[in-house]
Amino acid sequence: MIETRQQRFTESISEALDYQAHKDTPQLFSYTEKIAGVEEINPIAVFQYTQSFKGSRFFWTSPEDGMVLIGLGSAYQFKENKTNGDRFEHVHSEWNDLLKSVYIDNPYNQPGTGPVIMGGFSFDPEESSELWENYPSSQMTLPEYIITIDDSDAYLTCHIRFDGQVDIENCRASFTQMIETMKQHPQQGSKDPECVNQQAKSAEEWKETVRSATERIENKQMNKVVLARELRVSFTQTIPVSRVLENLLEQQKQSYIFALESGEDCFIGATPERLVKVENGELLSTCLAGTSPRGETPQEDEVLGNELLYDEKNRMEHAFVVDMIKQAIEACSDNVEVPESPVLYKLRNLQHLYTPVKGKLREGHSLLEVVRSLHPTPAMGGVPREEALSFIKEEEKADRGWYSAPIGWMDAMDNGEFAVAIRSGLIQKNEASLFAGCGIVKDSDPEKEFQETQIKFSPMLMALGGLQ
Ligand SMILES: C=C(O[C@@H]1C=C(C(=O)O)C=C[C@H]1O)C(=O)O
Ligand SMILES: [Mg+2]
Repeated sequence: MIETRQQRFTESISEALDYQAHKDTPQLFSYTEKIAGVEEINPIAVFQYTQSFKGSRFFWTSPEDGMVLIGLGSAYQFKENKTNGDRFEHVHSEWNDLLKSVYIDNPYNQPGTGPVIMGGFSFDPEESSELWENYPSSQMTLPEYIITIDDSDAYLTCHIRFDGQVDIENCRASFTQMIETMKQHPQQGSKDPECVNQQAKSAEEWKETVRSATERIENKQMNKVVLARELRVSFTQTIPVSRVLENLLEQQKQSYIFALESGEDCFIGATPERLVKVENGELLSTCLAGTSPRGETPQEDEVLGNELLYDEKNRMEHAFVVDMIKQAIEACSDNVEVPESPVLYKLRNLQHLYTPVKGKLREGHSLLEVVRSLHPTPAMGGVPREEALSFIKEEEKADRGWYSAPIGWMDAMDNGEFAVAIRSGLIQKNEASLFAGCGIVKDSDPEKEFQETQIKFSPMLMALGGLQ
């Protein structure tokens, strides 16, 4: 088994080198292998034992199919700041160009294996701030190593650039070493650091902004706008990212758990909100808006859930999202299916109104094109989009950065998934900047909306150990 594995790698990279010798494009080798013993692989341990890649790691799990994707290092990166054009289209066309020069050895037809780019985008490409200086308006990375785990199998993909001297033996040894690393046991015992301070901008000021939003809505200048606020939390020591990830995985089973390191920083979260997923041409998007707390008892929880389901204000917040997403998906898909009414989506700390949108992506349309047309949906921006976005720009006073923006991955077989990065925070040494927002409509009550943002901070606060 070991013999054949080593042989396959060596033969494949030798063939790729021969092939590339006749071309003059950027030269990349992409090699995938199925790894035996998926049950021995612990994603947190992988994170703990790959410190040498710290600063360029990507972690992703999806609640629905349990898929885990871990990207380590960077073999190639698409990165842009302050775009004067279409950042989604740029990534799409550069990715397709790059793929022409990649020698791919991937015998598996498994989404998320082979060449995969991972990363995300900022909420507003025209905004930049010191807080988010390590997170440009778009950043998608082709990692050196990719670990892909589904419920039955694990795969390891590596990417090697051919621009320097390539030592085949060395490459093969590193690949084998990475397989060993994947099977490490997690280290136990690291404690949550102690929270020493929580600081937010004045609650009154934020509620005042909500009031001016409802006034504009009453004056028919807009219908809905999403307003966010920031909570900065400080700890006694450097925040251990793998510990926070571990907590999120354990506590937020109905959410995507993601982390993206960039330089010294880590953007991390547990979002329930899918933007769009495409697998073998099948498209899935999600409308999520309208919120209520969970009850203390099953009875109370049911009462709160039913109130949410039939509450006019929340249904209105939700309907704006459904209308827009349905329209955007119909523009690029056939057989679009949208249920008549929402159902409840229950999370550990809160519950939402949820409507799935399904379709078949039409030939000639790409995942990133769908991301481009959806972002920001009225669950993050508002209606009409332009009015809401300029209100946010002028009045919100939170540095959104990558919060409430698309984060995810795409492979070379046109599969991929992007989530909306909410319930999230930016970790910088011993500080975390958390963000939470909510949809303001005609009947919004500033105090209730403020309380709603409070509960939306709890998943991250809990995982950081800052919620007693
Ligand atoms: C903006 C956030 O959440 C969004 C707003 C919601 C609402 O106002 O009801 C619900 C889900 C999300 O679409 C957030 O969590 O920060
Ligand atoms: Mg709401």
